[in-house]
Amino acid sequence: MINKDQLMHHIKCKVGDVGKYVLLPGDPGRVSKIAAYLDDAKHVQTNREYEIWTGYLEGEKVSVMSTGMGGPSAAIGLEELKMIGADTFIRIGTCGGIDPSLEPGTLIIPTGAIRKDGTGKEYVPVEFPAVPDFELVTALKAASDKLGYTNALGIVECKDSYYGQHSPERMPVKYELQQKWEAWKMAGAIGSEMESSTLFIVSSVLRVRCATVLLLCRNREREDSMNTGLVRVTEIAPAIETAVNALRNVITNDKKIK
Ligand SMILES: O=P(O)(O)O[C@H]1O[C@H](CO)[C@@H](O)[C@H]1O
Ligand SMILES: O=c1cc[nH]c(=O)[nH]1
Repeated sequence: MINKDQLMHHIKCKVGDVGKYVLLPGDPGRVSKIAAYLDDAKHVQTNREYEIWTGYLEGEKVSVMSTGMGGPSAAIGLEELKMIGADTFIRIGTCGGIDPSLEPGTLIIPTGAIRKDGTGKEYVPVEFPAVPDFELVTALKAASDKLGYTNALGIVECKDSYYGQHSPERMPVKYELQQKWEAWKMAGAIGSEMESSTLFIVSSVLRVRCATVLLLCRNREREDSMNTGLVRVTEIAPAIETAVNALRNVITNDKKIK
C-alpha cells in the first residue's frame, strides 16, 4: 500500500491527482488538446515524457497522460497510474497501415496486438496474448459508429523500432523484419504502431482495463499496391472524440453497476 502523499517516481503524481479513468496519448503535445474535451480540466504535472491533466466527464474524475513513444515508458506510466488509483485506460494514438484496403483517416480499434515489443516479454511469455478489454473495445466501436467515422477492428503490429518498420532494407536484420511484415499481412493484420501490445499485457497482469483507438495516418501498402501517391492524414480529433464518447458510456455503465 502506498502512502497517500507519495509522489510516483516518474510521473510525479500522488493519490488524488488522477482519476480512475485515464486517456493515454503517446504525444505530450496532444494532451491539452484532449483535456479540452473534459469539464474543468487542469494541468497537474509535467515530468519527462509524462504530461498530465485532470478534469471530469459525467461527473467522474478523468485524466489525460502522455506515454511517450514505445513500450518501456508506456509500461512505467501505466504502472504508476495504477499505483495511485487508476484502473481504466484508453490509448489514443496514430498508426501506419498494413492492410492495403484501409484508407488513411480510418480509425483502427485493435482487437489484439502482435507482441514484437521487448517490455511485455519482461512481464509474461510471448504465448500469452496481448488483448484489450472487451467492454472498452465495444464502447469504442459503438462511439465511432455513432459519430459516423470509418473504422476497422483487427490486429495491430507493435514493434520497438519505428525505422525498422519504415526502412527495413537498411537494417542488418532486414530478413526478419521483411518476412514478418509479409506474414502479418498474409494473416490479416491491419496496422502498425508501438505501445498497445505493452499496454495490453501490463493491463492484463495488473488486472485493469485497457483499449486503444488509432488514427491510420498513412498506408504505404496502399500507396504501393494502388499507386495512390502519398496520402497522409493528421487530424486526430475523430480518434479523440471516439475515445471521449466511449469513456462517457463506460462511466455511465460503471455507475449503474455500482
Ligand atoms: O501517435 P503516437 O501515440 O505516438 O503513436 C505512434 O506514433 C509514434 C511513432 O511515430 C509511436 O509512438 C507510435 O505508436
Ligand atoms: O507508420 C507508423 C505511423 C505511426 N506510428 C508507427 O509506429 N508507424
